[in-house]
Parts: sequence; structure tokens; C-alpha cells
Amino acid sequence: MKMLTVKGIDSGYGDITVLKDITLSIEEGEVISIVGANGAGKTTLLNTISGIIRPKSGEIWLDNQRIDKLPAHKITELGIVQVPEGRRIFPLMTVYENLLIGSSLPRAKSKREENLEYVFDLLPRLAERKDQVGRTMSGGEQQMLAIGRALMAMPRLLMLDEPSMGLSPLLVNTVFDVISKIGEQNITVLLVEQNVKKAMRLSQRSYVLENGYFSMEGSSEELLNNPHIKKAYLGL
Ligand SMILES: Nc1ncnc2c1ncn2[C@@H]1O[C@H](COP(=O)(O)OP(=O)(O)OP(=O)(O)O)[C@@H](O)[C@H]1O
Repeated sequence: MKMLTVKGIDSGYGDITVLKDITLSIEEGEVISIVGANGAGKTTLLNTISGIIRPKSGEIWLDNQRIDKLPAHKITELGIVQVPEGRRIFPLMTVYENLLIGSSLPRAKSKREENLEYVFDLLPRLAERKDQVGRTMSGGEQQMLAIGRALMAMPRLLMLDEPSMGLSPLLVNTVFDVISKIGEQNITVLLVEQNVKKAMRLSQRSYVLENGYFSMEGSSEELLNNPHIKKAYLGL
């Protein structure tokens, strides 16, 4: 069943149009990746879906509800939760406190204990460090915490912006394992990644964003074998 439909949106900043005629659809339970060079507009797309930026034209639908004119907090309440680039956590709060903030939305409040258990199960490192203050955690741990906090909000659609950025290879694998497990939980995932190979391997379908347009879309398997992708993104 279609969950999110983006229909022909243009989006950008002031007079600058970054995204041009973007159309995409995501089925419930799918893991989709969006790849593209620096500055292609990937973050702009996530910010447009989550209501931080309003599209200049086009429509965005969640199920049967048009959401592109709703304020960002309403879109979050409907279940679209974004983990922005750069591990944004509350640095002076403990792991536990950061997680509780994730569950402050009405839809997640009553399931707080259940969700904590799920997050600690998925990310045992957070359970071990429950009382540690955010800013004293390593970069990788902070990224896990940012993902854990988003999960506490019980997302229907989890949007992850470059979750592996700046992490050591071992931690990159850990982050991708976690995303894969989240995908198995019937949470729909929209993943923006520079790590094209890993992102595509994890996703059923991928979109390639180049200069504000989707230049390609297809099953990840198909795209990983495409000569342009191999040359431009996989260095083959
Ligand atoms: N607040 C802003 N005001 C004006 N231009 C912006 C703003 N934010 C981003 N841009 C521009 O929009 C374009 C797309 O940026 P965006 O962050 O969406 O790209 P990206 O694909 O996520 O890049 P990266 O992989 O480097 O994070 C860039 O040219 C960027 O300079």
C-alpha cells in the first residue's frame, strides 16, 4: 500500500529552486535510499517532506492526507520523523533523558516503557550507557542515540540523513545493521546516504538525485549494475 507520495514538487530557498519536479512514492514497509553528489538536494528533499521547507509547487501526500501545507510539528505527529545530519542530541542530557524527549509526542507517550525496551534491545550500547551525558559519548554513540530518540517517537516513516557520515568503517557497519533491523520491524525508512553501495544493498529501491532532478530510479540491484552508477558513484 502506498504510504508517501511526492508529486512533482519544486523546492528551494528564496529565489533558488533546488529540487525540480521531484516525484517519488514509498510503499508501507519499504526501505528506500536516495543517493547523489554533495549539494544535489538530498537534505532539501527530506526537509521538504518533513515540513521544514515548504515546496514552491507540487503536492505531498501521506496515505490519503495532503501534508505539504501542514506545519512541521503536525507532520511529525502523523509519524514522519527525521534524524537530521550531524547527530543532533541534547548534549547536556543523559541518554535516558534524550530518549524520553523522543517519546513526548502524544502518539508515543503511552507506549514509553515498551518503546524504551525496544530501543535498548536494538541498541544495547544505549542501555549500558543510560546515565551517561550526551556530549561525553563518542560520535558513533551519539548517532545511535539520535536514531534511538527518533524511534521513541514511533515513526511510521523514519527519514535518516547521512547516518554513517564521519564514522569509522566498523561503526558504519553497525549503523547499517541497525537500519536493516529497523526495516525488518515494518517501519518504513527513507535513507539519504553518500555510502551508495551500502545504502543500495540495504534498500529495495533507490532514487538518484543529480542537480535537483531524479536522474534514475529502480531496484537497487538494477542500479548497482548500471554503468553510470558504477562509474560515478562506485568508482568502478
Ligand atoms: N538555507 C539555505 N539557503 C540557500 N541555499 C541553501 C540552503 N540550504 C541548502 N542550500 C543549497 O541547496 C543546495 C542543496 O543542498 P542540500 O543540503 O539539500 O544538498 P545535499 O544533497 O543534502 O548535499 P550534501 O550531501 O552535501 O549534504 C546546495 O547548493 C546548497 O548550497
